[in-house]
Amino acid sequence: MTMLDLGNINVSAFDPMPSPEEIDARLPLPPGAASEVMRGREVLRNILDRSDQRIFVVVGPCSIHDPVAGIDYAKRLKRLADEVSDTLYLVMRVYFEKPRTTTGWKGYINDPDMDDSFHVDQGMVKARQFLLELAELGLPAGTEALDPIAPQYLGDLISWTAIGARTTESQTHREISSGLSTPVGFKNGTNGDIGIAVNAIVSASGPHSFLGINGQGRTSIVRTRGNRYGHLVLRGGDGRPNYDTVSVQMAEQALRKAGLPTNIVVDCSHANSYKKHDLQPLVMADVVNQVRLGNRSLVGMMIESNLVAGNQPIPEDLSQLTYGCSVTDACVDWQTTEKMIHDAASLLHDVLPGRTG
Ligand SMILES: O=C[C@H](O)[C@H](O)COP(=O)(O)O
Ligand SMILES: C=C(OP(=O)(O)O)C(=O)O
Repeated sequence: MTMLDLGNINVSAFDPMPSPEEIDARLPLPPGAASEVMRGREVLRNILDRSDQRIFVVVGPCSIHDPVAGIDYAKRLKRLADEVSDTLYLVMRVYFEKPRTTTGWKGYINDPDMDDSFHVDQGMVKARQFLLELAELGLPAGTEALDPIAPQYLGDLISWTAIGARTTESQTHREISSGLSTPVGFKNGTNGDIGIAVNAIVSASGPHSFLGINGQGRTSIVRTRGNRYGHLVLRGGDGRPNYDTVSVQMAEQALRKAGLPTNIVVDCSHANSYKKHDLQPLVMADVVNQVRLGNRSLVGMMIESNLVAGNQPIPEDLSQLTYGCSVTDACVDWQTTEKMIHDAASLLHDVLPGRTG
């Protein structure tokens, strides 16, 4: 038994992955699509800097499991985004990695066949293919960074990144955030603690050196510059919402005390809707009203949305899946999404000076 074997008693196999450069060589980012990704990042930075007075909305499925339905959704969202672009900037939620409270399907990269076969190599290729199609549509993508090396495979295709409630306190996720090329929204903890997210924004704003991989897939010391576009995402916690006026004001105070810009996004789902998808419109309406009453810290929102409302378990026979319905958190359907976005845009149109960047 070698020294390494002694360190891998509970590892059953090491299956090689293609390197980021190998997958990129098969699925390169075309110049036009690259411009769309960079434009998305620039708009979001301008919104966070307030040189663009719009509000951004990260909207889309809790998770992507069916690329056909995902692109179907994306084409509808692109049309909707163009309709409201003077007031709202829409970013599609494209979540390929799912953090679980205990166990469950961990997303399209981890198990693209949804049968515990865990063909991560195929999942990464399929995820990149999906994001390339989205970029070609001219729709910015927002995703959660969960696996610390996944950004080396997909990072050139992402315009907004979330660090989830379960990983905001993780030093590893603060380190990778300090090197990401996008603005990063840090969710408050599942217990409602916003302090860990404020700490994460501070931590990620500075440079870090840590173990990671480079484009060739070689273990490397990753040295980052720091990311000044970290911001807070209120998603509720400890079984209760935190999007109310008082909670938002407390979040503003916490950010100011840390010397940070008061940039706050409200996730209309998760604990803010008690994980009941049909409560999301009420959350959004309340946030829109706070903006109408003069709050300028609320710069964004998130909606868990799909073609069909609710969610479904993953069946043994995948042909039994309902098209366009989430296999993770329950989502509002497309018709509800359209109404939420149009209502918000019309209520905010006279309040926000609109696109200026
Ligand atoms: O958005 C997704 C879920 O909130 C998260 O993955 C946790 O889901 P779970 O509690 O069912 O594991
Ligand atoms: C997992 C998610 O949220 P949270 O980290 O807030 O639970 C999500 O937005 O898909």
